[in-house]
Amino acid sequence: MTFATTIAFIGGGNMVRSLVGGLVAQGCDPATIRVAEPIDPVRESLAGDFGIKAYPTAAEAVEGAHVWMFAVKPQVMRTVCETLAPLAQAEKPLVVSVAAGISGVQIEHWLGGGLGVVRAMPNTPALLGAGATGLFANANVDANGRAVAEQLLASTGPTTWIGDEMQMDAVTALSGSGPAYVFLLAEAMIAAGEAEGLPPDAARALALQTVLGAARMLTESGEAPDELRKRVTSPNGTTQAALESFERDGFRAIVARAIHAARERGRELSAMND
Ligand SMILES: NC(=O)C1=CN([C@@H]2O[C@H](COP(=O)(O)OP(=O)(O)OC[C@H]3O[C@@H](n4cnc5c(N)ncnc54)[C@H](O)[C@@H]3O)[C@@H](O)[C@H]2O)C=CC1
Ligand SMILES: O=C(O)[C@@H]1CCC=N1
Repeated sequence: MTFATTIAFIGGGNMVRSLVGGLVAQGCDPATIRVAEPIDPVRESLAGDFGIKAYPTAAEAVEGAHVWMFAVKPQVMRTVCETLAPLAQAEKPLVVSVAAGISGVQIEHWLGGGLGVVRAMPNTPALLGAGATGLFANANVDANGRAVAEQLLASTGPTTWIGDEMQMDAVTALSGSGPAYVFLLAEAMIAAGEAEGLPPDAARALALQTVLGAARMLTESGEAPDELRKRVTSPNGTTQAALESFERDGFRAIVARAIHAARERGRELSAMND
């Protein structure tokens, strides 16, 4: 897959490494990708690993680019946008932002108004083309802008358009942060396996393959998660003992509270950066 569109990423951190890696792996021409990243080794490693153009400042990277993809921390979005506002008004790019909690209204206002802004919430499995992305477009984004944003993110995995921007904090809490929840579960399973006497290497290999196999069954079998769970659970067997322990300890409520905390943090980030 190739893009005629030139895209400039502003920020070259973890998320951009995943996005650029996903794009290049899908056949996007590295010559159409630019990154602005002030930290020398981070910038040089992105340029070296992917063959893209990398610049120390955002102004250099965005000039003439069709899409400006903001991927700096939410706390610096305002300053970065306001610095680029005169250039944005001159060039009228399609703006895409992955910053958690920062609204399209805020971004458009900081950039001087009158711009199409797409909020995208990807996640780090984008690096493997296995990402999940929620997208929201403001009223200034036309059908072509939506198609460009969708094509950009779709090369890193499936995309889902969200009709109500208020729901983007829930998307962030579920799928944006979600890989970390699975990684935490894997860490806990490995530690528990070791605590039960397994050698560390064996605990790790068995836990990781179990997560992979379960994820594939969830996505490839067409069966609902509860049905797959029931098939593992022999009456009065070992799984039932574990699941009853999870339920007694409030596993579902723990997950719900964690995702709620993430959503609330998204709202706080929006309010504190207004
Ligand atoms: N890490 C993740 O899984 C996800 C992150 N996001 C969002 O992506 C954004 C970036 O997150 P990460 O990549 O994890 O953070 P990060 O801290 O790894 O990357 C941010 C990068 O921006 C650079 N930067 C700072 N000021 C800059 C400027 N003025 N111009 C250009 N670059 C500048 C920093 O040097 C840093 O390398 C955040 O807004 C976050 O909410 C969204 C979805 C998932
Ligand atoms: O932790 C964060 O704030 C970002 C947004 C989603 C994943 N990482």
